[in-house]
Amino acid sequence: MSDLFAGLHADAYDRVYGNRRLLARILRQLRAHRAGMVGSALLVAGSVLLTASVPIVVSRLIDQAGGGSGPGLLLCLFVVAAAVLAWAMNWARQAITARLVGGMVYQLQSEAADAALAKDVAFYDENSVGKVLSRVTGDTEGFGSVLTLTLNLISQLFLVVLLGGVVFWIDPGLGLVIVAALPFLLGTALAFRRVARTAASATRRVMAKVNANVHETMLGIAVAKNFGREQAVYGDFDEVNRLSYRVYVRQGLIYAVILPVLTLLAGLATAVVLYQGGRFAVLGRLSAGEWYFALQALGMLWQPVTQAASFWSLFQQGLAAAERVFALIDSDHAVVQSGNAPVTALSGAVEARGLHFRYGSGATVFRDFDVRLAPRETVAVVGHTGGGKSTLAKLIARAYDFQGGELLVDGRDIRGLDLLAYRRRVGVVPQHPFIFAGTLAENIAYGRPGADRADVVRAVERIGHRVWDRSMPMSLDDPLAAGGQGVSVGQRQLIALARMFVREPDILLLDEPTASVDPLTERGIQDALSRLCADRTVLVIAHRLSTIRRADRVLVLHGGEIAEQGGFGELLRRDGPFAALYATYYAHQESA
Ligand SMILES: Nc1ncnc2c1ncn2[C@@H]1O[C@H](COP(=O)(O)OP(=O)(O)OP(=O)(O)O)[C@@H](O)[C@H]1O
Repeated sequence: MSDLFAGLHADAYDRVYGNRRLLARILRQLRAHRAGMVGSALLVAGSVLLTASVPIVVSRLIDQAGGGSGPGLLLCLFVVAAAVLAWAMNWARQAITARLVGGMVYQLQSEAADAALAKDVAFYDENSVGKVLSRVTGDTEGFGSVLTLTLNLISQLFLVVLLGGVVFWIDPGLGLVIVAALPFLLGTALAFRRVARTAASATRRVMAKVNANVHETMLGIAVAKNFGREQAVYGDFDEVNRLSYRVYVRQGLIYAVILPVLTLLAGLATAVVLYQGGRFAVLGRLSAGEWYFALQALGMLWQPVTQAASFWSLFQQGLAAAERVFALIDSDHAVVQSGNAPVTALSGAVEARGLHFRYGSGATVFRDFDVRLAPRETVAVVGHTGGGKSTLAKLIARAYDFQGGELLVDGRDIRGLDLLAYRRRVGVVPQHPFIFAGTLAENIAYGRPGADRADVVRAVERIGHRVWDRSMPMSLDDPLAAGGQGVSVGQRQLIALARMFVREPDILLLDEPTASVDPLTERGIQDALSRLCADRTVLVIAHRLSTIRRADRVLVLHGGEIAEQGGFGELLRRDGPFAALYATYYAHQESA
């Protein structure tokens, strides 16, 4: 079973708070809900007092009846009124608690979602979307359950102390009998808790395994079908599913033992109190009412005591969930600006001087790297895979921070610029542009906040109606599915270019898709690209020969260094690294 524990190590964003800091952080989170908490605490106190008062009053009633004076009507009314009031208070407490906890979870979820949105791209490299999602949803709810649990436990402990105190006050000897029974109950519950916790965590892990397996299968379903590997995939799933079956059965069997044993112990304790109390009553040391009260008190006591045993592990799980959410909210940004100088229009000069960069603790990508992009220059970056082409674009987009050297934009340190304003002047077209759920027009308008229909129509015109109308059968008002199901590679590229026409960035970073489209669409895309690249600085990770030909300069990146640079014709004539690349990758495109 040890493999179930694999991969559950804490990572960079699971900041460990330490108990004291975590408690302080939780209290800070709760501060905004002070009034609700005080209200809830008062109702807890009220409902516990009323709940406890019923057996006390009934025991008095029994004694009065025994004394021949008959149950007083007033006392009867009191019992009924107390029960109704206790019920009402309990209801109010539950309602207030539900509102309180719901409000806190809502607030925490909003903060976590805000934090997740504000994170840098680097954060998502290290944290899968599924993991962030579970922090924003599951872990915030875990925090809510801790609050509910704590409030319930406080009310039950209050009841235990109150009832126990009254029993001791009536007869310390009987009190001792009850107290003597508690360690057995608590000890057994604690022992079971240990077993139950192991079973529960194995169940959680195996469920995570099943989910991961299904997730992976669904993601790779097309590949599995292409290779006819469905049976092997099913085999893998069947294996984890069988494991999950065994773990579930084991958990069920363990739980099936726990409750009856605890009930048996509580029954034995009740029998002892029944016997001892009866003896005391016969000896005249205890009245019949007091005997009744002691039995009632024991009945009310044993449930909170056994619940308190399981409380700690649930509480710890909740605390761990809360810590994960706070770690998400409080973690530092990977990209840190040293200033926030205003950025309006940029002329688009970009210069790296002695740049050092590596991803997290990975290998260094750039060491003492120099490069210069002149304003309005189009630079095509080529090179073998892993050479650092995308990384260079990401650094200019300020998706990552670099560890040494300088990156200047218009002669200004990129770290000193207002990040939001800078990013507004930069346009990024990834290899696989993302399509959001919404109409085609909305997807294009996404290029710039506040863009309207006229901007969208203008962008389509700048792409050119010939290529647009031929390639896009849908109208601007047609809805597209999230993720772009049913939108082809060429159509995605056109949408991404239209977004950039709406955005009008000063610096354009473009990662050309490797997938080819039909020659007519290709031609149309190239024309649109030429129009887009005019009047701005462009760094294009080029896969198309036509793009390389059109560029002002070609930059060959190998192993994080510039192997060669210059104009297309010039580089070909030099017969160096570019000529070799050309022969391998691009020459065949000449004939296409
Ligand atoms: N998110 C990341 N975390 C860690 N290492 C990374 C990350 N992204 C890239 N790398 C590493 O950095 C180096 C440069 O990668 P980069 O993506 O910039 O290369 P590239 O030239 O764009 O390659 P390709 O043409 O395949 O896209 C590679 O060794 C790669 O493994």
